[in-house]
Amino acid sequence: MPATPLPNATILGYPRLGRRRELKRAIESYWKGNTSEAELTATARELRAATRARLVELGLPAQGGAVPESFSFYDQVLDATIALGAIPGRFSAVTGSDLEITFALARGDKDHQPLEMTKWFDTNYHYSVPEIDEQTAFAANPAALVTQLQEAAEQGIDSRPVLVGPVTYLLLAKAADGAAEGFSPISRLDEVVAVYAELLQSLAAAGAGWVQLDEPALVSDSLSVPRAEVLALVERAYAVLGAVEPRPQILITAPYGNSADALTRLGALPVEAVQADLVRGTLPADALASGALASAFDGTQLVAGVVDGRNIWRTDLRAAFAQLTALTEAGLHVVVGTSNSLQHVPHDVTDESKLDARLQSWLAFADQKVEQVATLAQGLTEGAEAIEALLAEVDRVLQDRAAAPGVRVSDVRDRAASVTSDDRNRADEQARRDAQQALGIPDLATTTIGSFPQTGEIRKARAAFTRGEIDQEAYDGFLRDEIARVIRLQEEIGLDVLVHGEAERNDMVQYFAELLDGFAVTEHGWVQSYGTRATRPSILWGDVSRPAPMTVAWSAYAQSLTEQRVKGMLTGPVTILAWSFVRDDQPLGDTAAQVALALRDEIDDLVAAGIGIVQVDEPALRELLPLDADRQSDYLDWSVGAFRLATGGAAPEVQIHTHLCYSEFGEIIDAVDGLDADVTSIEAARSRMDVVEPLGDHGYSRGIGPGVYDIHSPRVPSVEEQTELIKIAAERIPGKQLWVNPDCGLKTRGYEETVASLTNLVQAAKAVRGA
Ligand code: MET
Ligand SMILES: [Zn+2]
Repeated sequence: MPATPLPNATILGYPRLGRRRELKRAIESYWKGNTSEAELTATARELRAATRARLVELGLPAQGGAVPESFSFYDQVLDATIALGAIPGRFSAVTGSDLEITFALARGDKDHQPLEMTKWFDTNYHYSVPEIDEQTAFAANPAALVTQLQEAAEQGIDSRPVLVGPVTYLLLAKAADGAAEGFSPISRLDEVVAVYAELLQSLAAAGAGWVQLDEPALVSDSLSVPRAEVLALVERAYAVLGAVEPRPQILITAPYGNSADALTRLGALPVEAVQADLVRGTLPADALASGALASAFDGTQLVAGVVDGRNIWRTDLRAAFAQLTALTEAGLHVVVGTSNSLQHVPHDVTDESKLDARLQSWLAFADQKVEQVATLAQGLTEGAEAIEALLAEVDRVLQDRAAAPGVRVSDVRDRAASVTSDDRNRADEQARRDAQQALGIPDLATTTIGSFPQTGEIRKARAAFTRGEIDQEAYDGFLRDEIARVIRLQEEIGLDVLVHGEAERNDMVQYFAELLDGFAVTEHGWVQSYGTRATRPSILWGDVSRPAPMTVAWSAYAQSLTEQRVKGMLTGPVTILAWSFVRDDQPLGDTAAQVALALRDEIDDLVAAGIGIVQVDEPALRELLPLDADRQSDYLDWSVGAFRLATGGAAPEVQIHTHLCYSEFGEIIDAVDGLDADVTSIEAARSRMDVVEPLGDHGYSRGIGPGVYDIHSPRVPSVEEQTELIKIAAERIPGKQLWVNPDCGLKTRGYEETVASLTNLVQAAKAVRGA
């Protein structure tokens, strides 16, 4: 055991925006200039104090480092950039407080593009990508870490500062634009480790007993270096950090996946605790049985991440307790923990007043998960009898859930069971191409991705409807007018394939979740997506079916207004799952097939209503790809299979589109091909059509629409600029296959720039057609 062991209950992190998103409001008010930096930092301090107090109230010991510092003004990777002084050279003119620099990096300003944002491992959280080159100057800046520690001490809490670890930090960084060809940020590991060493010394001087360094790179096969090499880098870094004097005791975490193959070596590092995700991951069975694991962990605590930090279900406490007991009996010094930071789940299920009470009893949000950790720890300390009543209660809850109406619906299951491979196969490509001639679509056809700007007016009408201030009829009338306006506008602009604009959708997943059986939505279940942005994932709790058509009335109405083709618009099964909380009692592939069948019926109904083109969006296809290479092919099988099941009933003359923004394309190009969509639109403008090369090499034979208009900013791309991009694409892709469209939907844009940009887009397509 370490000299001053970690108490036997901890979590890796906690939601950061506040129970009612107080931090979001405070930051956005500061951005607008309505409050001062002093006011914002005061609000942040209060929120941190409230969080620590809450964690202690929920059962984490106040002393000994069990309470993690779970705060960030924007993003934890960006916090590490600030703590390392690793400000990219292109921001060198930016001065001010750490807070001002943080926001300048995160959001950019008139002279600076912001840091790029990308997905944090396989979650729906986005981090700000560090930019490193040969010149990046590192200098320890422990200010924020020390401040938080001192605040905690004033509150009587001995907390544990948290920082992204050096190996993960550099592996998530990208080479800055000016770096030499072939430069890789990880080549600067030794220098960065030296700065971490200084940070550790400062923390020790400020009285820190423990520090947590997050190294999720340990579980990923999707990084620039192979996983075995990541482990070697971790060993190199922590050999140095372990030798720093004085320093706090170190907890290394390996969340989001399986660290089994690394664990014996991690246990042997000169650190005092190592966390393993035991929800996604396992323990090395042989090393456990032989005692090799226990001897590697002789002086090291194992934080056993048995409580799932990714889902919202009550943990099977009896099973978790049995696992923990087995570990203790195998000679390990066990601390009960979560699989990962609770930043990915909402605060508190008891805040939900409108959820069905029975469903609510099955759920655990962050606060409930902390309580579960505390309960399990109590059992380890006091013996099983001490927690038997709680274990029995969970047994009852789980039995209730398994048998509750709606969880297993025989009609839904029978239908899914009778699916055959024919249901996933459409007519062959050539037959479809021939049949789709009747659609009369020109070469270089222009279209959009689906949504038009969600104006303040639309949001106001929706809010008024939700509050009961306007009735269904008035709301539907409003939406119909909106559709009519959007159709006219597209006709004026001269687009070839039109959309209805998605004004009726609060969100591309929640809209469907509200209309499908098997889902519930929450009131306060917000989860941070990036910075101050949060989403409210729906809860998929039961077998999924479609009680009634969901989009047909809107699409059919739009089609009735125009001679042009209107594209129906659906969210695909994988994306619906990726952006919801999913059930944990059956394989995800089974759940995906149920969603797919519901969408399949929707496509049938759309086609029957006269819609000849249907787009099924799968922007999350890449995001759910498991970090662990061993699990990737199974994932691609069921995810591609679900898309094909959704679309496989479409007759040859029906044109199926899909859309895949954010996809790092190369990696999943075979899967995209496997979707067998007639047309695929993808994000490409920012990368200046990087994707067309792999597509050309791949010999991709169906329609493809690489985006020519970057919709992430209000900037209006000129005719010349878009012409240029279309030409680049046209060099590799025949005009017959090429579509012209923006990168993604337009819902976050304003009308003025949208109209100007789309007008230019149509001009650009004409210019290239004429050339
Ligand atoms: C994140 S992908 C968005 C696709 C959707 N059809 C839209 O246009 O908004
Ligand atoms: Zn998109």
